Amino acid sequence: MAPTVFIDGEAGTTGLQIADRLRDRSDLELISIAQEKRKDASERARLINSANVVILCLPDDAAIEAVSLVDNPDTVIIDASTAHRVADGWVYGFAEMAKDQREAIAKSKRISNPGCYPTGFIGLVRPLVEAGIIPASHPITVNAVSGYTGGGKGMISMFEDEASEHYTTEAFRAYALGQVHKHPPEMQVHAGLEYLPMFAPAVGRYAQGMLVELPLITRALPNKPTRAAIQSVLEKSYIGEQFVEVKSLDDCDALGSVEPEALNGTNKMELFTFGSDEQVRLVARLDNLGKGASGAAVQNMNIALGFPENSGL
Ligand SMILES: NC(=O)C1=CN([C@@H]2O[C@H](COP(=O)(O)OP(=O)(O)OC[C@H]3O[C@@H](n4cnc5c(N)ncnc54)[C@H](OP(=O)(O)O)[C@@H]3O)[C@@H](O)[C@H]2O)C=CC1
Ligand SMILES: CC(=O)N[C@@H](CCC(=O)OP(=O)(O)O)C(=O)O
Repeated sequence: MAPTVFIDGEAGTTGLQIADRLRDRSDLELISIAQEKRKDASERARLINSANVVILCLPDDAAIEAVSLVDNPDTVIIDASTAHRVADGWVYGFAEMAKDQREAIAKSKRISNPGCYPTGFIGLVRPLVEAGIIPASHPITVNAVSGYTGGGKGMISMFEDEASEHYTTEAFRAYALGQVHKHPPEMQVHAGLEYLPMFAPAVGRYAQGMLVELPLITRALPNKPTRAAIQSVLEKSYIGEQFVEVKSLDDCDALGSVEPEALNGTNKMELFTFGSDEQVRLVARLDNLGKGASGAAVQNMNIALGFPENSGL
């Protein structure tokens, strides 16, 4: 019998995209909750405990509640929320992050899907920390811009629904100005840093796609790495990976600019090494709803179920 998958929060932005990716698959059965029962705890508990894999696409508090409803020891939970990304007993669902990460994901019944910004950040920083190019104690700043779907249904209505009391016509908005955001802890832990990175996110008046940027004054680093050395470490880290592409220096040099929407609808991430030997501007490009959310969740589900990792992606 085909394994069953239940998406708790299927009506939300991430949930809908995962359902779209799974609906036509013949190697699994998607179980959906009746519309009128989608917040009914006892019906959710019944479905959670009857499915082989449950993907949580809920706000953090509802995700924590959903986990408390699990009593079937075989149920695999993939949580797309922030609730368990640095929690004990959970495996971080970023398969490309370390050589043994896929195996850890495959063996675990508790998988936390990475945050969208952290996917870009960790993808860039972790290999450089491991290679000794960035000391773990180095102060790191990360700038980023996301499409407004990154804020879920609430932010989508803010940018699209003129009748909403929060409707805005703004073209661009820098936010988290007080340095309070849910992502720096998972960035710090999974990139292997001693300090929380300083995070400067922004949202633009477009739906989907993001750039995550790391400006590095390389001449101030202990080993004064060249741009080529940095690119080479990244390239070696992701050799053979189908969803992470490290651009060559020539490809980077051929670009006068980089825009955030090019990978929309895919589970891919591209890593760029711009700049000079003095100052390197690292950039990750990904779809916040793709590799940053629903694509990664499907990739993790494929690994957990022993399917080819790119099924449906
Ligand atoms: N959007 C993005 O780019 C990313 C989002 N995520 C994470 O995924 C999760 C979902 O985000 P997103 O899809 O954007 O959010 P949305 O607001 O678009 O969707 C959340 C859904 O959860 C439903 N919901 C809320 N509480 C409950 C509950 N108690 N029981 C059942 N359903 C409930 C909501 O219902 P209702 O429709 O009534 O509001 C809504 O449909 C979040 O934790 C978010 O951080 C992760 C990576 C990227
Ligand atoms: C533009 C925008 O608001 N983005 C969201 C991040 C997206 C998200 O929900 O974060 P996860 O990936 O952790 O779930 C934010 O900054 O809170």
